[in-house]
Amino acid sequence: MSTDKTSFMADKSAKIFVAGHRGLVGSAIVRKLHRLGFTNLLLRSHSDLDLTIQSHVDSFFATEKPRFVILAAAKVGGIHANNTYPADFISINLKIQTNVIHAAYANNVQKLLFLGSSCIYPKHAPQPIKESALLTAPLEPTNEWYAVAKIAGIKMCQAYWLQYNWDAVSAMPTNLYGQNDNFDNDNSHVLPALMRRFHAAKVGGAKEVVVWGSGRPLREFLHVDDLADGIVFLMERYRGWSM
Ligand SMILES: NC(=O)C1=CN([C@@H]2O[C@H](COP(=O)(O)OP(=O)(O)OC[C@H]3O[C@@H](n4cnc5c(N)ncnc54)[C@H](OP(=O)(O)O)[C@@H]3O)[C@@H](O)[C@H]2O)C=CC1
Ligand SMILES: C[C@H]1O[C@H](OP(=O)(O)OP(=O)(O)OC[C@H]2O[C@@H](n3cnc4c(=O)[nH]c(N)nc43)[C@H](O)[C@@H]2O)[C@@H](O)[C@@H](O)C1=O
Repeated sequence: MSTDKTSFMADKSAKIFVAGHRGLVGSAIVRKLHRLGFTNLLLRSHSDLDLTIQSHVDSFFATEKPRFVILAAAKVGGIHANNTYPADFISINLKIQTNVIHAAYANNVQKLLFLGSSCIYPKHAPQPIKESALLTAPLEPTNEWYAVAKIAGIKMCQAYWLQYNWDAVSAMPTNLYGQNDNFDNDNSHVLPALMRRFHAAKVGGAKEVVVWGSGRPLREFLHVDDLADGIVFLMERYRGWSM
């Protein structure tokens, strides 16, 4: 690995580990990096490298020595999945992010970007949400276990920045949609769930479609390709310990 700390965009042959490259976010990042001319992406599917296993992650980093890491691998799901599998959401996410962040630091990765989520902010945070709202009030109960894991990831990046001056940054996207989304009936987010259900209703000639809840909740949505643009911007331009 070169020890020159050139900017992210300067060297299109830099080895970049995109963790979770087959998912909604990871695949959008890969498309974006290929469009920009990056030629040396390091990609491993879940079955090739289980990021919850520390010893596997350690030997992967020691062998491959990536220069940049974008951490888009996680246990992810919509409101029902989060509410049904709290133990999976907290334990799997804590393991993946702890293993990857520490191995990246220990193997001299130049910069890491961690993906959090807007659900880290309090349920009743004033809108529009400010970064300073973090940890000021209780979380939304349906996804607090996932949110607690994400907050730990953000704090881990901040701690490594403070103690080691290591360049680890975090981004907090809102509810995403786009190519390679998860269309599972129960475990997906609302946009793919409703697309699937309305499509099935249209094809099947159904008279009604069931939508969960009261219909009153509000959400912001972001196309995953716009997030990928933002992630490249952060990799190139942002350095610091605030989110
Ligand atoms: N989707 C959304 O609306 C939002 C997502 N985010 C964040 O963005 C990131 C990416 O989410 P998204 O792309 O939607 O999620 P997806 O479920 O689409 O993709 C997650 C990826 O992580 C991989 N993965 C899961 N567990 C492991 C493991 N143990 N070892 C190796 N790889 C693993 C999956 O591989 P495999 O499929 O093979 O299991 C998959 O490629 C996450 O950190 C998420 O919290 C933040 C806000 C909103
Ligand atoms: C990004 C964020 O995503 C998750 O939070 P969420 O925004 O609550 O997730 P959601 O997309 O599943 O729901 C949005 C709203 O939509 C309503 N809703 C109606 N009908 C369907 C429906 O058919 N499916 C789903 N999933 N929701 C429905 C649903 O009841 C809710 O009020 C977090 O767990 C966490 O993963 C996270 O960080």
